[in-house]
Amino acid sequence: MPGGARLLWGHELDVFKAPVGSKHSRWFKECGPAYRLKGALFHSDILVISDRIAINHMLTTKVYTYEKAPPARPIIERLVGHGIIWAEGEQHKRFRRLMDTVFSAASTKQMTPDVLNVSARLVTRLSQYLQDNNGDAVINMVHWTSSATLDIIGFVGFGYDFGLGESDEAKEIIGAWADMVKAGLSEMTFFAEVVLRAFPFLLSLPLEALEAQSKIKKICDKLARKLIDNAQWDTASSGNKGPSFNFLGLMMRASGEGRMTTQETIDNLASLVMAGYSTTAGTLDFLLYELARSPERQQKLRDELLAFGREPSYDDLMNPDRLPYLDAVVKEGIRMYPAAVHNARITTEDDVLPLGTPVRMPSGEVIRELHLPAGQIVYMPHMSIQTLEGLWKDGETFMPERWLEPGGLAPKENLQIGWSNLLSFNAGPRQCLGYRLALLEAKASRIPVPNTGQPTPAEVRKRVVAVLVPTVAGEEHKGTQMPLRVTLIH
Ligand code: HEM
Repeated sequence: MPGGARLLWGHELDVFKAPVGSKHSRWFKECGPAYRLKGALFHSDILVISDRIAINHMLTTKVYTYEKAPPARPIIERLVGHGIIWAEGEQHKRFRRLMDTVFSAASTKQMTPDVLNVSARLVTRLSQYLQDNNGDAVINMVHWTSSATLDIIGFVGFGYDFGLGESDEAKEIIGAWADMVKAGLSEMTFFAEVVLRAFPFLLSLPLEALEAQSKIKKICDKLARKLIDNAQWDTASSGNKGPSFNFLGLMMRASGEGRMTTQETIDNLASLVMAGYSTTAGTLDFLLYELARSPERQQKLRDELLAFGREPSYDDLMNPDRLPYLDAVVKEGIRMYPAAVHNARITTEDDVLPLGTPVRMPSGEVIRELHLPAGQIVYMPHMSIQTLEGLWKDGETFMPERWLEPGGLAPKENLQIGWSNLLSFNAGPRQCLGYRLALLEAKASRIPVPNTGQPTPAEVRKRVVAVLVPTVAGEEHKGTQMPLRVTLIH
C-alpha cells in the first residue's frame, strides 16, 4: 500500500485532485502491478491491478463475478436506466446476443456511407464558418465533435437526423450533457460520490449533479418514445415488416417477439446514445489537440490522405496497411486518452484472482494469487496501464510512430489483452459494442484535410466526468472545452 493515506478520505481524494492518472502511474512504479488503497469514509481497501493475467480473469473468465462497482452503477441507472451498460449476468447476455449483430464488422461496414456523409457535412459546415471569419478562427472543437458523433448515432442507430447539433433534440441532449459535466467538474462531486457509495439511500436526494443525470434520462426517454412511435407509424403506413435494419429496428422486432420489454428498448436506445457520442467526441477532441501540437504529424497525415486520391472505403479505413499513418494516429490517441479512464469492478462472491507477476507481501511472503472476499472493489486504471514505464517508451508522449517502427512496441505477451493490446474499449464479453464504429468515425473524420489546427495559449486539462473530457485551466465553470485555432487551407 502506498503511503500518505488520509484519515477520512483515504487515498481517494488525492487521486481525484491529482492530474488524471498520475497517482496510479507513480504507485505502479513504486508498488508494482498490484497494490491496495485506503478507501474514503472508512470504506474497505480498494485493490488496484495492472497485471495482465488478473485482468484477463476479471474481464473474460469471470466477467459476471466482477460487476460494475458503486457508485458507477447507480449513476448509469440514473443516466440511461436499465439498458446494456447497466445490466449484469443473464440480462446482459440476452441484450448482448441481440445487439452484437448490429455492430458486427459486416453491419458496421454498411454504416460507412452515413459516417462519411456526416463527416462531409461537418467539414462543409466548418469551412463555411471559417470562410465567414476570413478563413481563420479559434473554435471550441467540443461543439463540433459532439454534434457530429451524435449525428452518426442518430443515423446508424435509428435512421434519425439530429441536424449536426441544430435539431431541438440534439440541443437538448448536448445541453444536458454539458450541464452534467459542468456540475461534475466541481470538487463537490468527489465528496458526493464517496458519500453516495457509503449511503446509497441518498440517491433519492435532489443533488445538483444527480438532477442533471436524471434530466439526460428524461430527454432520452422522450426521444426514444418518439422514435418508436414514428417507426410504428412508418411500419403501419408502408405495410413493411418493420423499420430498416438498424438498432431501433432490431430492438423493436425483439420487443414484438417478447424478447425485450418496451422499457428495455427505451433504456437501450438511451444507452446507445450516451455510450456512443460523448466517448467518441472526447477521443476526437484530444486527437485533434495532439495533431495541433505537432504540425509535422498533421502534415504527414494530410499528405497520406491526399495521396490516397479517392474517398476511402470501409476496408481502406479499417485495414491498417492501406492508410498506415492514419491507423497509427488513431491508435495512439485511443491509447493515451481512453474515454473510460478506469474500470471499477466489485466481486459478487469470494474469488481467487490469479497473478502473472508474483507479489511480495509486507511480511516477505511471495504470492501468486489473491484471495478476494465478496464485495471487494478492484480498479483497473486504463490510462496509467497504457502509459506504464518500461512497457510504453515515453508513454506520456503522443508518438504514432511507435505503432509503425520495428521494435516500437513491447512484445504482445507483455502488454494487455484487448483491441490492439489496449484496455480503452475494455475486453471480453463486455468489450465496447461500438468499437468498430468508433474507429470508423475517428478514421473518417477529415477535419485535418482542409484545415490546419494550432493550439491556443489556453492550458488544456484532462478531467473525468463519467468519461474523459477536455477543460481549460481556470475556466472549469465553462464546462468542457477544446479551443483550437483552425485555419482553412483548401
Ligand atoms: C472512442 C470511443 C469509445 C470508447 C473509448 C468506448 C469505450 C467503452 C468501454 C471502455 C466500454 C466498457 C464499459 C464497462 O464495461 O465498464 C464500452 C462499452 C460500451 N460501448 Fe463503447 N466506447 C466508444 C464508442 C462507442 C460507440 C460509438 C458505441 C455505439 C455506437 C459504443 C457503445 C457501447 C456499448 C453499448 C457498451 C456496453 C457494452 C456491454 O456492456 O456489453 N461505444 N465502451
